Amino acid sequence: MIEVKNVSKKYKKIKALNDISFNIQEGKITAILGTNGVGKSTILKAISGLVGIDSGEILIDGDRINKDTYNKLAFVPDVESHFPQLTIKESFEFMKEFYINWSDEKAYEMLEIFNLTDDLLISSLSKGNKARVKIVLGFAQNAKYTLLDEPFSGIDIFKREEFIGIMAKYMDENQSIIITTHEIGEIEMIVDDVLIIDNGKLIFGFNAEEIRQSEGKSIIDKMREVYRGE
Ligand SMILES: Nc1ncnc2c1ncn2[C@@H]1O[C@H](COP(=O)(O)OP(=O)(O)OP(=O)(O)O)[C@@H](O)[C@H]1O
Repeated sequence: MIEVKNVSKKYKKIKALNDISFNIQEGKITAILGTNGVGKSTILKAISGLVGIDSGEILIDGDRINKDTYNKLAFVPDVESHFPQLTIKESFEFMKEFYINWSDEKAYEMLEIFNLTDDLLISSLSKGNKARVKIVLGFAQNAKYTLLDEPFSGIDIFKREEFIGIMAKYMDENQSIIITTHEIGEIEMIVDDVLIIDNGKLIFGFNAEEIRQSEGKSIIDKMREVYRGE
């Protein structure tokens, strides 16, 4: 489990996270939702240890971030792929050096599903294919927790559906995916837990299936209700 406890983070005067607390469960897909600039990316970066926090505590399976928890976390940022100057194969070789759980099997299987070959130079790929490689590099780390920041931006609808199917396929029972996205409709069917963020705070957290069963509401319906009181 990932425990985020009373975490605050400022960038100079901007309060990105404001005493936020929530837990992320094992074996689940958790979506972090919210409008622009509410702190979604900062949460993922704070969990991954890429930005420091000002106060509060983040525990990964009970431990503060250290060299062991590092290998439990794979962060896929919303910026263009790393390694533009490398071929896909070279990028795999590079990643292998750093990530002890790296799975070539997963990497090559995903590559095949995405119709890509490892001899391709990353800089020569289309935007959609660069995004695919980025996802492969993230999932092949075979981490316990895969954190995906807006993985669908710039990707067409058909490829998004492909991603979603592949994300679900490549998750073992004890692995978790944490995803920030605006494309709520498309992830609706695979998401277990939802965290709605506003102004750096958690304003509502729920289990998608329970809300469907008890209130007959989709994630987007619930989000509208929470944001606008509809
Ligand atoms: N490196 C930075 N320096 C200064 N301010 C930052 C930095 N990164 C984020 N911010 C600010 O912190 C706040 C939260 O940003 P964050 O990127 O976490 O939000 P977000 O919910 O992911 O936004 P979006 O959906 O637009 O990606 C915003 O006001 C943003 O402008």
